[in-house]
Formats: sequence, structure tokens, C-alpha cells
Amino acid sequence: MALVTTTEMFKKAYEGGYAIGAFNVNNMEIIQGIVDAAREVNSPLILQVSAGARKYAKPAYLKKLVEAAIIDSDVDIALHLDHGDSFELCKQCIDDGFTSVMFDGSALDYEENIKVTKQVVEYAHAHGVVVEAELGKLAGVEDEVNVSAEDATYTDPDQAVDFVKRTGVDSLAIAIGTSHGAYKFQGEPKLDYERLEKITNLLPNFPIVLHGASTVIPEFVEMCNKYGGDIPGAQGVPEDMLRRAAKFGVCKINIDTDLRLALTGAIRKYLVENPSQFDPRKYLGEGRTAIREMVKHKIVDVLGCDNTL
Ligand SMILES: O=C(CO)COP(=O)(O)O
Ligand SMILES: O=C[C@H](O)COP(=O)(O)O
Ligand SMILES: [Zn+2]
Ligand SMILES: [Zn+2]
Repeated sequence: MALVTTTEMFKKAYEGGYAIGAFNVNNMEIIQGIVDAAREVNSPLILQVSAGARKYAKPAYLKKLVEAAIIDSDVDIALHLDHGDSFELCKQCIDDGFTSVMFDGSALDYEENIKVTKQVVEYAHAHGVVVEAELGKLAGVEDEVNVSAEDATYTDPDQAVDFVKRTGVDSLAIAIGTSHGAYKFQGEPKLDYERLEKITNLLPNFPIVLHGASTVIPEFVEMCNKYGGDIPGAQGVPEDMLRRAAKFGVCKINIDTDLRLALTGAIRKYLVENPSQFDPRKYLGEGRTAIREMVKHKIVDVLGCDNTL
């Protein structure tokens, strides 16, 4: 039980052809649900915090919650900054004890992305912290940034090689057709596996990261809609597509939307079925249980990282 970097996790995942789940967290119930699931099935974990989540939960609280989760479990946890948009934010998280940071320079031009990523890598590595970067542009919503489908660009394999060589990053998030949020595909879900395979061949033994990789589990979308929600036409990345990606060098699979849907669906259901209840422990507890069971399913049936501690 320790706070660790992702180095060993990724090495084993790459060799084993499976992926580690990177789950977005912003409160106690979400953290507990995820960590309890990982403990039950002996899986390493990446808990990731976006700038928005850090602001919401406050840095000091988040750090203590994750430390408490480590004391309470036998799980190796990497604490990761998700979509850091500046050197300063990455530095703050490194100084706060994060073991991994993402610098997302995908909105910058190529040379600027390289420049800042390199700066983050130098500071992070000097402090024993690993760095994820992003090349290419995913469609969808992250915090206030909304990238339309037309502005999304897939990662260029040759550029990925140049980028990794020149920045010294430890892992790279690529764009092959996934997107953030609950509306990933209009028609048939499709990922560019040819591009992924090309990148993996050009960068052997190098961990690739898939953002926007929630399945948007129909059970929870239906639960939200049945109990007063309004989330029509939501669609995510089917599970078999994620399993296939894990076989091609994808070592980290990011999941946020599925956590949100599980928590919200379970709470909506509980409140509708128990209108006289107003004890937060009751409905938040339902949400926490839903997250635990969903994450267990992900780890065992989709990511394949159970019993790898
Ligand atoms: O990539 C993500 C966080 O960085 C989350 O993606 P989803 O919206 O598919 O859960
Ligand atoms: O990549 C986006 C994640 O889902 C985090 O979302 P957020 O920035 O709204 O916390
Ligand atoms: Zn991005
Ligand atoms: Zn993301």
C-alpha cells in the first residue's frame, strides 16, 4: 500500500496486454467506491484530479482523502493531475505530492506544446514524478474547453515519435476517435486502430493513454432517464473496443463519465423510490455502492488489471 508513480504499473500492463483504469475523483464517496473496488479485485489504481475537481474539493482535502484511502487499503495508487493546462499548475501538483501529472498542450501549436511539455518533464523528473502529454485533439468537453468534432485532429504517428523523443515524456495521450463526455459517436462507434497500431509499432514499449474512454453504460443512462433525468442519445466506447485497445499498447484508460452516470443514476433512483428520506448517507451511500460495482466490472471484465498487484 503506497502512493506510487505509474512506471511499474505501465510496464506490467504493457507486457500483459491489459490497461490500468484512471478514474476521475472529486469527493469522498467517489474515492471510496473506486478504492474499495480495486481492493476487492487486487488492482492497481490511478486516481486523477482535473483542475476543476481540484478547485471543487480543495487541494488539501483531496490529498488527505487519497492518503486515507491508501492507509485503508492494500492498493498501489498513483495520484495524477488530469489535463494540466500550464507549467505552474503541474508544478503546484508536483509540489503537493502528486506522483504523476498530465500537461495537456494539445491546444497549443506543436513547437509550443513541445516547449512546455519539456519544461514540465524537467521539473517532474527532478522530483521523481512522471509526465503524460497529449498530441492530437479530442472532441468533446473538458472543463470550459469545448472542442467541436470539426476541430478534433487525430494524432500523427511520425509526429508522436518526434514528440516523445524531444520531450522525454513518460506516456502519451493520443486522439484516435474517442472524445470526452456522454456523446461520443453520432452513428456507429469507430476507433482508428490502424493509427494506434502504427503509433505502437513506432514507439515500442511506450505507454499510450486513451482519454474519453467511458462506455457510457446504458444501464446507468437508462436509470438516470427513468428517474427524472434527461440524457437522450448518450453513447460511449463499447467494451470490446477498449479491450482491443489495451492489446495495442494502451496502458491507461480514462474514465469519468461512467462514474458520474453511476453516481447520479443510483442517487436519482434512491430519492425517487424513497421520497421521505433525506439522510445524505443513504443516497450518497447508494451512489458509492453503484460506483464500486461498476468499477469492479471495468477492472475485471474490460481493463483486465485485476490480480496484478
Ligand atoms: O478522459 C477523461 C478524463 O481525462 C474522461 O473521459 P470520459 O468522459 O469518457 O469519461
Ligand atoms: O477530461 C475531462 C474529465 O472528465 C474531467 O472533467 P472536469 O474537467 O469537468 O472535471
Ligand atoms: Zn486534451
Ligand atoms: Zn481526458
